[in-house]
Formats: sequence, structure tokens, C-alpha cells
Amino acid sequence: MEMHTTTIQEDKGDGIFHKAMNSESKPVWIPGPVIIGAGPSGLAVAACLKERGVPFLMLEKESCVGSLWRLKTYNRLQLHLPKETCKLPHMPFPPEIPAYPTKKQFISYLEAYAKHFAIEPMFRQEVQSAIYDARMGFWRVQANESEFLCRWFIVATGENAEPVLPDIEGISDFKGSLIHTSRYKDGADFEGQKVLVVGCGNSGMEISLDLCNNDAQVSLAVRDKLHILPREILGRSTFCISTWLLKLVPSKIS
Ligand SMILES: NC(=O)C1=CN([C@@H]2O[C@H](COP(=O)(O)OP(=O)(O)OC[C@H]3O[C@@H](n4cnc5c(N)ncnc54)[C@H](OP(=O)(O)O)[C@@H]3O)[C@@H](O)[C@H]2O)C=CC1
Ligand SMILES: O=C(O)C(=O)Cc1c[nH]c2ccccc12
Repeated sequence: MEMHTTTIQEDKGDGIFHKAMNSESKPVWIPGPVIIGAGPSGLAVAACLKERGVPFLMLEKESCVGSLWRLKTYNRLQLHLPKETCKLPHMPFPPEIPAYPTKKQFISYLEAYAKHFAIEPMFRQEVQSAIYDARMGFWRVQANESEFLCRWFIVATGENAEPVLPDIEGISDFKGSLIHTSRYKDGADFEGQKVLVVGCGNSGMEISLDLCNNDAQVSLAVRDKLHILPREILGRSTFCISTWLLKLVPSKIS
């Protein structure tokens, strides 16, 4: 098979991949990995590649970095894990950021990180397909109207990118409003209303608290036994204590 491609040797941060893509409809050969997703994982990979001088192309379907954090999270979101355990490679959080960063602080950190490493994702590029051509030994990545060819393809689309609504019998007959946590923003929108929160993970617990703080009448559906731990024990992060314990004792005991 004869294939006409555009080959770009190196993107030095001047967006040369972007220009090549816009100039013609031929597949564009990327002499390094294609990364989908400009969230924390994609940015971390990109920074490590930049450190080693490896060219790459990053495709992002939204028009900003950290889009899940920006668009799909509630206002009061704040990490429960200390900032040292949530930092990305080669750049710590600034000292003025508190031990448990807020949503706004985390988003600012992601933006500063992308800027620091001169990571320039191609925005509004949704990947429709990625097919590995075993004969040629490369991936064919289709995004909007463009096709990219690369030897390495990195999926960093987020652990919570797709909302999952359980199939609850009779739910279609429910006359009230029904939302997934990814669309919940603020308890103030529910003042004085009766709300049932289904699920008792971090989202369910925090949203219940936010609703209570805003004078909603809240019920929380919990389907199984669960462990509730404080964020800190004796001034130490519970997460750090647990990871430390996991290293010392078998997981059944810790
Ligand atoms: N402040 C923060 O840093 C926050 C962090 N997060 C993180 O985001 C990720 C996702 O968190 P979250 O959105 O809470 O999701 P999780 O998967 O952690 O929790 C979902 C909960 O919903 C329960 N559940 C699922 N289906 C049903 C059902 N049909 N009936 C009753 N209960 C049900 C699950 O129960 P079961 O266990 O039985 O399956 C589970 O307890 C986690 O990694 C979390 O740590 C989220 C929010 C805030
Ligand atoms: O700080 C916490 O409690 C966390 O759960 C951190 C975390 C792990 N995976 C996530 C996905 C979305 C938001 C926060 C987290």
C-alpha cells in the first residue's frame, strides 16, 4: 500500500504539528507518541517526554487543560489527599498552596504545569478511532477531520470521564429531577428541597454535606457496609498512614 504522509521531525513548541494538520488532509506522521487527554495524567506524561526531548502530539476534546476538573466537578471539591501525594512529576505545588488543595487551586496548578513545560495540546480534537496497523507497525488515529500516524498511543482520558448511572428499576417513572454527580455544582440550587443521594463514596458523602449545609432535606442510600475514616489521624494523613502500613504488613491485616 502506498501512503502519502506529512512528516514533521520535531514540534519545538511552535505548534508545527497543528499547522501541518491544517494545511492538508493527508495523514500526519508524528515521530513520537500521540496522547489523548490534557488532564493530570496526560500532562504528567507530556512533561516527562519534554524532559527527555521526545516529541509528541496531545489531543484534547475540550478547549482547556484539566477539563474534567473544570467542567464536571462540584464547587466545594477539595482534595483529601495531601498535596505531596497529588503532585505531578518534576513540579511540586507552590508552598503557599495549603496541604489539601481546593478545586480552583488544583486547576491553577495544572495550568501552571502545562505552561512551565510548554505543553500545547490541540484542543477541540475528539478521537473517534485508533486502529493499530500490525503490518505497518503503527497506530492510525482519527480525530475530527485529521488522521495521525504514530508508533505509540497513550490514552489518558480520565478514570471518571464517563458518567455511570445504575439501572434502577422504575427510575424512568420518577417525576423529580435526576442528575449524575458530574452535573452537580452547588447545594444552594437545592435549598429546602428533598434530595436522595445514591452512593456513599467521596462524591456521595461530600454532596450530602454540601446539601445539608444549604438547608436541603437529605437522605443517603448506602447499599453495603463501609468504612469511614477521618482525613487525618493524630495529625498525619490517613492515606499516608495506610500506604505506609501496606508496605509493612500484609494487606489483609492493614
Ligand atoms: N474530595 C475528593 O478528593 C474527591 C475525590 N473523589 C474521587 O473520585 C473517584 C470517584 O468517586 P465517587 O464518585 O464517590 O465514586 P465511587 O466509585 O468511589 O463510589 C460510588 C459509591 O456508589 C455506590 N453505589 C453504586 N451503585 C449503587 C447503587 N445502585 N445503589 C447504592 N449505592 C451504589 C458504590 O457502592 P459499592 O461500594 O457497594 O459499589 C460506592 O460506594 C474516587 O477515586 C474518589 O476518591 C470523588 C469526590 C471527591
Ligand atoms: O483526595 C482524594 O480524596 C481523592 O480521592 C483524590 C482523587 C483520586 N482520584 C480522583 C478523581 C477525581 C478527584 C479526586 C481524585
